[in-house]
Amino acid sequence: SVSVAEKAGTIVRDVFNSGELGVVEKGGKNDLQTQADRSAQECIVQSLSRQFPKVTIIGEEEPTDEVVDESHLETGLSEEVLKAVCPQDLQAVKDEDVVVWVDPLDGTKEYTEGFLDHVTVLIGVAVNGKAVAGVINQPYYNYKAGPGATLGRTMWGIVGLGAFGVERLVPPADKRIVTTTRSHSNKLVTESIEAMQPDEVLRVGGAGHKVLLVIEGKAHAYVFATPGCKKWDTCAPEAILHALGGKLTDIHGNALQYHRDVKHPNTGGVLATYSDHDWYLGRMPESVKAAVKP
Ligand SMILES: Nc1ncnc2c1ncn2[C@@H]1O[C@H](COP(=O)(O)O)[C@@H](O)[C@H]1OP(=O)(O)O
Ligand SMILES: [Mg+2]
Ligand SMILES: [Mg+2]
Ligand SMILES: [Mg+2]
Repeated sequence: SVSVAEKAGTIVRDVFNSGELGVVEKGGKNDLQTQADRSAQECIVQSLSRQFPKVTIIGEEEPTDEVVDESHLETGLSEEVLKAVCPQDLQAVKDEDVVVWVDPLDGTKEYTEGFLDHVTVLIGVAVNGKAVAGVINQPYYNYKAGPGATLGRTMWGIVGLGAFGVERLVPPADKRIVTTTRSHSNKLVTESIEAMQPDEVLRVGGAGHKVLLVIEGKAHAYVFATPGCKKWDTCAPEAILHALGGKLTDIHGNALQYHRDVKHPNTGGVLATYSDHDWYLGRMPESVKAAVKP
């Protein structure tokens, strides 16, 4: 999944450079799909299913009936990952027990509007309904740093092993910074953010991107008290956050489930933090909790 996510990230950049985004409205102007979503999904689902035919793979986008573009496939394996030792409790897992949740492009709305660093490719691995491993590729990491900078990065982690390609940084202690949606806001989102009494609110795109803000200490909490995020939005980021000691739940404090037959929407919303998780749960207004049921 690490090498596959990297390949998908190059596809995301190639489509943007081609200038032909091929935007389709799936469910209105805030639920878009582009050629990059379609091609990156093809890359990930085809590459993984050919190598691991017994694994269940669930992707955000509907498969198209187009002929598979073989140049989109990745069969290489990451040396860095092969060197790692799988945690004891995952060594006996069978292919049939694995569910992979694929978001080929998280932050599509922002991608079409040029907020390129909000975009991530997410591949999450679940076993027994739990997010146990994740890969995040951020294709436009560093794109504002100038032509000399290396564009893009890949981060991965396994619960019980740790995370690589990203480092946990501590946010400022003298203020509270909360991050939330920029393109899917509503009254519930606004009310819940206000209840957290933030000194600063970062309204940015992408679930993967916002969990990275929490991991890297740019925000204390990611608060999204409404449905809208799906399992493919949270599986990979949750696994990496958990591998680094953070916490992602719904807004009631329930763990998210990732079984193959689970309903896709995270109807109970999302809360991700490094510390003081219970404090955020406790400040969540009762009216919001009543409206955002798991
Ligand atoms: N109402 C919604 N409809 C469709 N997708 C949503 C909705 N709300 C959230 N998402 C998905 O969750 C991600 C995080 O939400 P937000 O950026 O609003 O905080 C979005 O980038 C989008 O993923 P995607 O871009 O992969 O379709
Ligand atoms: Mg989408
Ligand atoms: Mg998404
Ligand atoms: Mg997506």
